[in-house]
Amino acid sequence: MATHTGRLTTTPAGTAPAPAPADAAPDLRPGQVTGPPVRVRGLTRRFDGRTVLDDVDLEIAENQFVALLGRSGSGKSTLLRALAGLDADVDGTGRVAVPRSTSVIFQDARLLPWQRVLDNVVLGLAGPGADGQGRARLAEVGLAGRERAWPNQLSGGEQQRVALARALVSEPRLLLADEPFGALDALTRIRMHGLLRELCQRHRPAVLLVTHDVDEAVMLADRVLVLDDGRLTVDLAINLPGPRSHRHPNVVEYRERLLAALGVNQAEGAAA
Ligand SMILES: Nc1ncnc2c1ncn2[C@@H]1O[C@H](COP(=O)(O)OP(=O)(O)OP(=O)(O)O)[C@@H](O)[C@H]1O
Repeated sequence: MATHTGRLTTTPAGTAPAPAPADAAPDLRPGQVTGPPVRVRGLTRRFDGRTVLDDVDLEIAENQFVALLGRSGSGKSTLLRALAGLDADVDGTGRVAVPRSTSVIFQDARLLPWQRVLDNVVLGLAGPGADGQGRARLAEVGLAGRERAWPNQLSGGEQQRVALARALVSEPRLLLADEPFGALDALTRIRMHGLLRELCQRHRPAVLLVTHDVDEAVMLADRVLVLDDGRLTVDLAINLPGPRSHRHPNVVEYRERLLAALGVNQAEGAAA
């Protein structure tokens, strides 16, 4: 468990945040290995004197899939970056504890263009079994046979599949995802929803998914949070056992409740 107060070293996209050396950040607390994967206490972040996160408390349980909704500018990415340890030197207070094995994915796949697909996936993974692990993850995301392709030979959706394979190859205890499907077309996005859900059920990381898309949140998550002006205002459990369908009456009901919480009327659509 890496525990920090906003001063972890920054890390390359898609890899676990490396805990800072003990002597590099005087405010680091000793690592902990017990307790829920995500613990946030009294997290406040300010930019230019403006409070963007306001005393946020949050726990995410082992294997729990949490979606974070909120209007543009409500502080979603700021919260995710604080969890990822990617907000060094920001103005803020509070405590954040996440596992050492944390992976991050973003809207852009952030693959290294000079590395082949398999090398991108196993980047940072050591040991003789690394290539085998990488091949297995690529097969799971539907890219068996594309190991030696270059990233620019893949479509945007395929690149995002590689990013997902890379994020899961280390079997992280926590996956942080910042609008990972935001740049994809509607059909690819729906396919990626199914894939992400299946992979998370298989590999069982806790997940925090930042999204604008209410449908995405309801289709994927066990629990949906709404961030409004830096404060968590809604914490809704999604009790939908079994496969989820957009048309299921309970899905429609959750969607409407969340849209109402976001202050969006039905005529405005499902994007928060
Ligand atoms: N590094 C920064 N410097 C200054 N202001 C920042 C910085 N990062 C974020 N902000 C501001 O903090 C607020 C919250 O930003 P954040 O990116 O967390 O919102 P968001 O909810 O993720 O928005 P969106 O859904 O549009 O991505 C915004 O007003 C943004 O301009």
